[in-house]
Amino acid sequence: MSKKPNTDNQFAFDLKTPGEAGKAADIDNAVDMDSAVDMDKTPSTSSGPDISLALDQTESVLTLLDSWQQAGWIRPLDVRFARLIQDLSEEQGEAPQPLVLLLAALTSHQVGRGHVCVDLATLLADADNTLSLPPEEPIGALSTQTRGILPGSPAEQDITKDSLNSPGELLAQVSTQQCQDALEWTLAVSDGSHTTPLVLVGTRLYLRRFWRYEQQIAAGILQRLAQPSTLADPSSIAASTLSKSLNVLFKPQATAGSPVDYQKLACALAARSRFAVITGGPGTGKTTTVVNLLAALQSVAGESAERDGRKYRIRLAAPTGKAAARLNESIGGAVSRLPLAQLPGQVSLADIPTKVTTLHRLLGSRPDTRKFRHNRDNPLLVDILVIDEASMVDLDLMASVFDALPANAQLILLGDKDQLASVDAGAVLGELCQRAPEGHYLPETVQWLKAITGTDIPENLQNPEGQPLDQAVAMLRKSYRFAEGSGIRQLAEAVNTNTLSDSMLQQARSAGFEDVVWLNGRTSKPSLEDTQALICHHAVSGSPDAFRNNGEGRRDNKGKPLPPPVGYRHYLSLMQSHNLDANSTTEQWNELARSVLEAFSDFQVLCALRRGPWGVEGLNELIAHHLLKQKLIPRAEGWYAGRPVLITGNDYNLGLMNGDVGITFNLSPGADAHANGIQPNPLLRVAFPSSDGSGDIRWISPSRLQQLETVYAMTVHKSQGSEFNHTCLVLPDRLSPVLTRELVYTGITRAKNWFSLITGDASVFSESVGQRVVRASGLASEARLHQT
Ligand SMILES: Nc1ncnc2c1ncn2[C@@H]1O[C@H](COP(=O)(O)OP(=O)(O)OP(=O)(O)O)[C@@H](O)[C@H]1O
Repeated sequence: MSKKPNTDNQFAFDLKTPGEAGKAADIDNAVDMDSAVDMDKTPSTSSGPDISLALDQTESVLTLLDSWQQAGWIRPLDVRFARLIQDLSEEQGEAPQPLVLLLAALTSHQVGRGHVCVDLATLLADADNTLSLPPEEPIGALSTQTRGILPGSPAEQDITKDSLNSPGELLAQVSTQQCQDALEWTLAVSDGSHTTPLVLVGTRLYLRRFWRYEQQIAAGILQRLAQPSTLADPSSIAASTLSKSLNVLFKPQATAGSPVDYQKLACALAARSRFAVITGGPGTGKTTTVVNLLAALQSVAGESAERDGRKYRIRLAAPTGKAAARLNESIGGAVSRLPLAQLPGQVSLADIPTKVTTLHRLLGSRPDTRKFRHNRDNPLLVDILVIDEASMVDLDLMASVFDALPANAQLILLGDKDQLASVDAGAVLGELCQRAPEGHYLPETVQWLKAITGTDIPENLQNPEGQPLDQAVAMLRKSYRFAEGSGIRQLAEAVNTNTLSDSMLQQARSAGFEDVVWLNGRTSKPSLEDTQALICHHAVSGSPDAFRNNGEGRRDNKGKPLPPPVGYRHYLSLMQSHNLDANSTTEQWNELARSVLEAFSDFQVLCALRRGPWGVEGLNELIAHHLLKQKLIPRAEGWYAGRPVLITGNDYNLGLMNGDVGITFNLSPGADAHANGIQPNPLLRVAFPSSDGSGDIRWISPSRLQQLETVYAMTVHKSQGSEFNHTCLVLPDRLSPVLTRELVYTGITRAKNWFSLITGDASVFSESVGQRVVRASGLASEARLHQT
């Protein structure tokens, strides 16, 4: 990219001296740093600029950005980033370009919304929609007073007026070329080869840090895809061991309708490559497949002459404590069922790990810094790393994984590509799996798979122009958890493919499915009062009577009888019925806590929003007050026995991770404490299950817990990585950008056996499915740069 020629310092941002290196770090961290810019420079006025002049004058743009910030449209951070660029440009003797400052603030705004970059063409085509401005809910939902603006002041009148110009109006006359020209002629922007705060690649504009993450990930993937494997030659000893192992691990499929065993194919593909992704919906056997894969790889290692029989060092990780605990639970059983004795290479149980750790713990997180203990200078001691629930891993964390992995270590990502993307910026798994449904397997991959697995790859999955990444991505296509007729499965599939039919909705409304019920689906516009009463009733009982046959007579996929659906009365009754007291042993309390925590996970209300009557805050309050009325809890506010809590931030001192769920117990209950609600001196402790699958319980005093919320209701975002026997999804009475297909799909697929739906307006369900989460990013194109 050409840079402005007539400047004193052509490489002004190519910072090389120690002092400047500090500034480079500032630039990298610009979106995080409150102190990066002198706050005194923020003008005190918010009077709107003349829109026609705004893009001609720096001050006009900055004033406009200030008024957007004061209206809660964008974050203070976004404005400070634009001002940082202004300062840096001026320091280099360059007049800051108004359009560049605007684009800088908008790029920062988009990162705050989960995007990795801004695509200029998409932005200019429909700026307000792309940026979601004006927002549904102003940032932080702060009152003008909280934002330091006096009621009635000119500033307040300014920001509350409807006429605040939107980015769409401002950018209406601007072309992509004009944006690119302005950006290319500014020292604050480069193609990444200089240390500039913004990076422009084609039409994608990045904050430098995120561009760097994307580069790191793409390079880590491409480097691994390019590494030769001894398995690539079907006549090698390694390949023949792999083939033998897979034939032991995967028996020929009995089902005539599905001659392709996608689990076996996934194992073969993932074994061959130093980077692989296995994606699949709920119950498609991701865990089962990865356990078989690890056994097959250890088998290959055991027979390998070069490795001298040494087995691989394998680590298993998940992004949250909850997801790690869930994999811990399922993996132990799958490993114990492995036919190890029949495998070549003398594989023993000790060779297959069953302990799953969180990614933060694995990488060695440290307080007050996002830098991990393990990095390229101190890499992980690992040959194979498996990350489950990879859809929850954001770009920043994934870049840290690649940074900490030795160059020849194998990385295997597992997850459901259709789930909601990570809360923070990026949609790494979704992007890498964009082409997974169509396979795109090259002729050599097809031949190799035939040689190793004996399987003929369906023609619709072949593509002579497939790309290297395609050859390392496998999709599991058959659900083993849900029977063909399962409503949860059918509904999830229809949501995912946007093919919800009237007859399916009708079935959901009328208990036509045995496992799904839309509780108020017959009422198109129920009153808020009626819906709240329904939510309360359902939260207590689980409404088994609303399901077909009162939820009785069902069996799981192994033929075990399934108990009917329950609500929160289930775990609260268990809490009330015990007779433990201050003299009981720790083990007795632990046992009670284990069973109560398990009972709690039998039901969960999920919702889309945070605020308002349909949000997590309103629903928690509503449900708590109803449980109090029913005498199931002694109070509805503060700390009390029975209060379930969700940890909302990592606390390394306590060993608690974002997403951990605990339940409050009174360790010195009075005889009839619950019944009359009077607790003279309750000894309250919150019980958390340990995330290592050991079944241990950690008892923590409420006063030590910092970031938490009550969790009768949980957002769908927070529920990722968890599963509940019975899940109730509550959707609000009107559509908002938060309500998307991915959100509804993720909500439905949190249900293991029972799913119930409550809507504030019947049309919102289908309308939500029509909306998609699209995150701007360049990873998919970066990761496919080179053909093998
Ligand atoms: N090939 C198979 N044949 C029969 N049953 C299977 C097969 N693969 C998996 N299962 C069973 O299906 C269920 C789900 O499998 P598994 O837990 O491996 O799926 P998953 O995709 O990891 O699930 P989740 O969506 O919970 O992450 C388990 O009970 C497992 O034993």
